[in-house]
Amino acid sequence: MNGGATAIGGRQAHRSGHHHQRQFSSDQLLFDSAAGAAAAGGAGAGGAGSKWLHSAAIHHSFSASNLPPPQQQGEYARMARGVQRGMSGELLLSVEPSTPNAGSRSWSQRQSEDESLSPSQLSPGLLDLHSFDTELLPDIPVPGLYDGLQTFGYPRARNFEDLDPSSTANKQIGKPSNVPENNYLKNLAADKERLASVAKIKVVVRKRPLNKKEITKKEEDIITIEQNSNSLTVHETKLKVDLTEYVEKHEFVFDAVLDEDVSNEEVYQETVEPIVPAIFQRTKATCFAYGQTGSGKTYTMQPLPLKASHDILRLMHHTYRNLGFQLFVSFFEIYGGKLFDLLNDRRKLCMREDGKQQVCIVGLQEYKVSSVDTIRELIEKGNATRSTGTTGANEESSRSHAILQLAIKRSPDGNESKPPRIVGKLSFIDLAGSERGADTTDNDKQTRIEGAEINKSLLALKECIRALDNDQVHIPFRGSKLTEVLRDSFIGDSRTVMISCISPSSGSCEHTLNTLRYADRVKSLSKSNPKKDLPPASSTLPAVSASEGNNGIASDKNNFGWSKQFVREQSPPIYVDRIPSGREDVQISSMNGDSFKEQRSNKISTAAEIAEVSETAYQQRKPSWRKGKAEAYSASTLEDNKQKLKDVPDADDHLNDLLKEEEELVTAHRKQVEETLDIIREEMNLLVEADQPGNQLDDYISRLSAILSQKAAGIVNLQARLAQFQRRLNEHNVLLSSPCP
Ligand SMILES: Nc1ncnc2c1ncn2[C@@H]1O[C@H](COP(=O)(O)OP(=O)(O)OP(=O)(O)O)[C@@H](O)[C@H]1O
Repeated sequence: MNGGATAIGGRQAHRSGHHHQRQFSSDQLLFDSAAGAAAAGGAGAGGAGSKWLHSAAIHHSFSASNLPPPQQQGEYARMARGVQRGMSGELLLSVEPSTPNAGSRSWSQRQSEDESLSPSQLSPGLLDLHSFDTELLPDIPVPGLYDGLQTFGYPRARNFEDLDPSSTANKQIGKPSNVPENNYLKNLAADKERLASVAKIKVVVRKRPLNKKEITKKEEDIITIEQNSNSLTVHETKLKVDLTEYVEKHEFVFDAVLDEDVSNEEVYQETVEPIVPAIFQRTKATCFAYGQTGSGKTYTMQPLPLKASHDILRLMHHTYRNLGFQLFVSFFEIYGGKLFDLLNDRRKLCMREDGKQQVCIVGLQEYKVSSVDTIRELIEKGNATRSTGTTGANEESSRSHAILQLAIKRSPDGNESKPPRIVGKLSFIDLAGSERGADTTDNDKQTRIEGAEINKSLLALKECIRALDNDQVHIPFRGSKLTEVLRDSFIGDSRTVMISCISPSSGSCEHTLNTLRYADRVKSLSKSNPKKDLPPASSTLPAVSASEGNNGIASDKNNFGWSKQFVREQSPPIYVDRIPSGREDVQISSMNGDSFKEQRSNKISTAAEIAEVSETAYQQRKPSWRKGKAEAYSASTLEDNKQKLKDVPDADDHLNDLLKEEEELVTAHRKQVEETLDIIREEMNLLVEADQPGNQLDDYISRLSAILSQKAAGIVNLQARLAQFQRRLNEHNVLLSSPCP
């Protein structure tokens, strides 16, 4: 079954040679090329209503008979990963020979036949995702997905301890007879190093193609992505007061930017594949998609768990064969702040915290699985149960956050009679459409509640990611149900991949910019924000809007996007020069106070945007202590600045205080929003009552008066806090800028 491999090819090949295929993903191509296998496999794509599976076409017809001969396995594994991969999967999915071919058995048949679903192996009613201490595992070499040539070059260890390089007693057993010991240890070290090089946070953007509706409405594709670059440009059409059009360009830089012709397979390679081996090494990894409704989150997320399961099972059945690793799947959703088990008839779940502040999801079913087909069926089942609704943009819109978890467990000492303990976990989150949180026009109460929860989740998620990457002791899990549930994914050794999905159409420009700004925040919050992503030092500053001024360049920003390095300098203004003729592109021009005011009134609406304008301007103007270089911001100057910051006495302390105060402001703001929602609910009840015949006017007046006072008090409190924080920011500027020449 090599057709799939030919169809997909490497990313470059795919782009250049298969443009006619760009409307749909390689999974669908795989479907075509592997049609025979698909038909024979019969497990079927998801039916109507199943959002995660309809295009995920890993059709495995696997049995002992079609496993490759041992001498070819390394080669196949190499083909399975990275650039050369793209086979339809059946060849590579090496399951335990005892696993029967799923064939066309139905779900119920499978359930009774497949040992992986035997009821005795379901998790107990009370599943504590966290109380199972992560087993203290030795460092394990994970050659499988890094280097196909090495994949099977390692010995098949006879027991788990064989893989413990620190165990001298076992070294001889684990060491391949034909590999010198120092090579073996070198490989171990290299593997560990590779794991360490997988970024803690990776932000990837994926653009989907224009859909039929958008084409019919003659909407334009306003996103340009240069081939093989990690930046994209949004061309926003704007109107001047005299109603002439102009185009404003917004450029963003991310870890990876995926064009509309990039297949789901390539998305997997770019995002999840590198972190799969890490979950055998005690890592909790999370991959989530973010974006407006209809931007392709589900389309993107849907195939990832299957592809990951495929790789996990391959590692389990080859590299870690006989080591007692087990794979468990659970699938649940958070809807309106409540949890529902998608694999157990949407049974309501509750979250509890034990004495050790470990979060437990009471009643969540976990299934022990040993084949991708079984996982596919479980996901299909879960998707059919998921809450969806219709939005203007997407007929089958996700109204909930769906969380699918693949957990690797192992019984202590490999003794299966003991309850298995969690080793690592990979969580996939298909978030509800991001714009729902902001939808205040909807009169439907349920939708408003959904929106509030979604908004809260997205903010909380960003803050947790930030805290996580900064190794903060306090991680604000409690910000939302989503972050509480994911609590254990934010502690210890963790990896996060965020895929921002964007629509290319002009009609979605505002949502697209919001999505990209959120992604930019997440990226810029990252301590590991790679300076290698910087544009060459000599490049001119791209034409950007004020709000995107940094292009992800400054590496060390807080969650409002102001840079720790830059707060010391009073920032000069900047403006965007408008070119009055038709649809011409806007370029950043020289600075001018009046234009800055105009820019502010037209464009800048948030503290973050103001801060970023300042930052861009700062970069352009070359602050006095940053002498000599006229080029755009560079890695070396960043280091210089950091050094200078360190040289300032107590600067770190002040920064930390400031960051803490910012955190408190955000928390107070969130609380105020929640209280406001409660007040609005009360107000609506009051209005309903007011409409009832015979209502008491006195009562109405006194209650309305109390509500308004409460509202006003909330706003005044928050304003006071904000003013205090602004004062502190100013003080900080003075404090930091004074020692700099
Ligand atoms: N990269 C892509 N290539 C081809 N079609 C795509 C792509 N991304 C999305 N689509 C199509 O666009 C439509 C909407 O996608 P999808 O349901 O994944 O959006 P979503 O972001 O999950 O929306 P919601 O938040 O409302 O659930 C679907 O019909 C999907 O098949």
